[in-house]
Amino acid sequence: MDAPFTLDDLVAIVRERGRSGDPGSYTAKLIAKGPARVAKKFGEEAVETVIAAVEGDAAALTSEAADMLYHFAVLLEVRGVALDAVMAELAGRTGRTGLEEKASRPPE
Ligand SMILES: N=c1c2ncn([C@@H]3O[C@H](COP(=O)(O)OP(=O)(O)OP(=O)(O)O)[C@@H](O)[C@H]3O)c2ncn1[C@@H]1O[C@H](COP(=O)(O)O)[C@@H](O)[C@H]1O
Repeated sequence: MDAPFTLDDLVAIVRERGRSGDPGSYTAKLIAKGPARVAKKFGEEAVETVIAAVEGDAAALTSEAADMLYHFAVLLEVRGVALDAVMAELAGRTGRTGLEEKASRPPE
């Protein structure tokens, strides 16, 4: 069975496509428009995600969340922020709640 697709995989694809210069790449074209344009797209996808969540439409929420995560990956790429830095920031917050013990425990 194939390994599950991860956010790291998505970030790697976005990095490669964004730097490819391929005129057929949506990622490369969006990045060429600059950080403000990428941020606007991310904001639009975030709002569409919120609307799907409020409406309680699980299929739409799944699709909009995927669009939002893709544009989030493009936003990190265009601003040169590593996903690892975001995850390290989150990991640093787990100590505040004691959840890190639960997270490191093997599944029951
Ligand atoms: N996950 C995605 C992904 N999700 C959404 N999108 C694109 O995001 C765009 C957003 O659609 P909208 O209707 O909101 O916007 P639009 O009117 O098409 O474009 P805008 O002028 O508003 O920017 C669509 O063109 C989608 O195809 C994505 N484009 C690419 N990927 C991933 O990136 C990879 C590389 O894609 P390319 O860069 O195109 O090679 C793909 O194989 C996928 O894995």
